[in-house]
Order: sequence, then structure tokens, then C-alpha cells
Amino acid sequence: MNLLELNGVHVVHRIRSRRLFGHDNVYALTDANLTLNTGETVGVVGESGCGKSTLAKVIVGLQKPTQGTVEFRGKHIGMIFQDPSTALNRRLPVTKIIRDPLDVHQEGTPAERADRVRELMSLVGLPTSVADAVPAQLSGGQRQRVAIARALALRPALLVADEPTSALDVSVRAQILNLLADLREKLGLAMVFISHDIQTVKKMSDRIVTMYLGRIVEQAPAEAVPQATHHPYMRALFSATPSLLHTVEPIVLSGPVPSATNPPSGCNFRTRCWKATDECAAALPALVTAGADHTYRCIHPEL
Ligand SMILES: Nc1ncnc2c1ncn2[C@@H]1O[C@H](COP(=O)(O)OP(=O)(O)OP(=O)(O)O)[C@@H](O)[C@H]1O
Repeated sequence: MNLLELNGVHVVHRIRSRRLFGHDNVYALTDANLTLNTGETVGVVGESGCGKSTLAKVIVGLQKPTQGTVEFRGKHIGMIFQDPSTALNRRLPVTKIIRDPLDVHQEGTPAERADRVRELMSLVGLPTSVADAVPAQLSGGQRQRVAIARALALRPALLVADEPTSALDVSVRAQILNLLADLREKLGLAMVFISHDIQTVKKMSDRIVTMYLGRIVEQAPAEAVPQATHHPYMRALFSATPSLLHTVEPIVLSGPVPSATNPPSGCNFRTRCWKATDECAAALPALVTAGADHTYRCIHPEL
């Protein structure tokens, strides 16, 4: 049994049209199918606006699907956001922030909650000296540790991390990533790890999901990325990673990402794809299975 299962999930936002009257649909997420096993980490990559955060919000229940189902077979899901400065209540001391989910769910006695907070602070590497500090008195890295402790308070089986290091100084990013990797081992957590930084996603994940304009275009085991992937977009995305440039021929995509209010028919990547033919506009390419945990949608795959 999978820990998490998304079946045919769509998220469509209705926005006021730029025209004088009426509404437009924004196709933020289209037909997302995804499963996650206990202890597994899935990385999610794709350009800004491709639907990564929408996927995260659907998983944790902050966004209701317009269509489709999300099934989670654990008890709790923890979430960490990009910017700990805005995600934490500025007026509360560290211990209160971490304790909040325990109070809301009335976990144990007050004394047990206080013990649990101490345990969580030690787990994420926060010194007891910051117990009474408010977020403004902490470093960016410490703030993200507080956010992680709070996310773990209810012993979740799954942690969703949406760009957990992108708002942090480069010098502390590695520390937070190492912490997340250690916690995952220690607690047997499953994780959905979202990042613009493809190299980081490759290091952190068992499987990588690539999204383009609201759709999952390929899912592949991390070790297959990028050499053994098939969707042209996945190849392009990885070829643009600086540290991979000497091993992979860079692919420069032409033109902007089309609008999510009016996505192209058929394969939605075709307007920027160097391999596109008329056939790509006619229908959505069928899902091709390339191996265990490896699927993609393209009729002119890279082989
Ligand atoms: N509440 C909303 N109302 C209207 N459109 C929305 C809303 N939330 C998201 N969108 C649109 O849905 C699409 C997907 O957005 P989403 O935030 O999931 O992308 P993303 O990949 O996480 O981007 P980023 O990497 O910049 O955070 C975008 O076109 C975005 O503008």
C-alpha cells in the first residue's frame, strides 16, 4: 500500500479576465498522478509557475483539487515553506512555535508537551539558549530549524518541503539539507522535496518528477537523471545546470513559457520543443513506461 496516492488531480483557478467581462481559467495542475511509499523521497523540479507549489498544497490539504483524489494513509503530514521569516509567528518564542501543533491536537499532558519540545529542539540542532527567543533574534538557518521542529512535532510520516533552502544564505543551505537527510533516516520519513536547484533535488531524492505548465511530463529514478531520461524538457532542464554543463550538451529553449490560462493543445511543451511535429499538437501523448518507477509522455523521446 502506498503512503500517498494522487489520482487524476486537477487544480483550476478562476480569475477575473483582462477583458472587460468574464473569467479565465488558470490550469495550475492538470491530471497529476503520483504515488509515494513509506520512507521514499520524491523530488519535484520545473520552471517557476509550473505547478510545484500547487502540488505541495494539494498534498498537505491547503488546496482543494478541482477534480481527482488525494489519499494519505498516514496520520500527519508536516510542511516546511520557503521562507521561515514569514512562515513563523513573529511574536512567539521558539518553544511556543514548536509547541503549537501539540497544543492544537492536545497531545499528552502539558509536561509531556514541554518534554517533546525540548526533544524536538535537540533533534533539529537548536541550542536550549534560544528557547525564549523570537524569530527576529535568530539566524535564517535557526529559523528554518524551528520550522522543521514544528513540522515534526506530531510525528508525521510525510514531510513536504517547498523550496526549503532557497531563502537561506548559501553558507547554511548545506547544513539544512544535511539535517533534512539525517532526520529522514532517523525518523523513516517520506518526503516531497521541491526545489529549483536540480542538483540538490538529485542528491536528496529517490525519484524525480518533472513538471511543465501544470503537467507531470516525466517521473524517473534519481540515478537515471539526466542521462537516461526521455522527455526533451527534462533533458533541457538538466542541461542548463551549471555543474552538469561539461557532461551534457546544453539545450537552449526558445521562447517564453506559454500562459497557464491558455496552454497549448496536445503536448503542452511542443511550442518550445526542438523536436515538435504536427502530431504533437493533435493529442496528449500516451504515458510510456520506460522501466521501474520511470514514465514519460512524449512521442519523440530522447533515447
Ligand atoms: N490562487 C491562485 N489564483 C490564480 N492563479 C494561481 C493561484 N495560485 C497559483 N496560480 C497559478 O498557477 C500556476 C502554478 O503556480 P505554482 O505556484 O504552483 O507554481 P510553482 O511551480 O510553484 O512556481 P514557483 O517556483 O514560482 O513557486 C501559475 O501559473 C500561477 O500563476
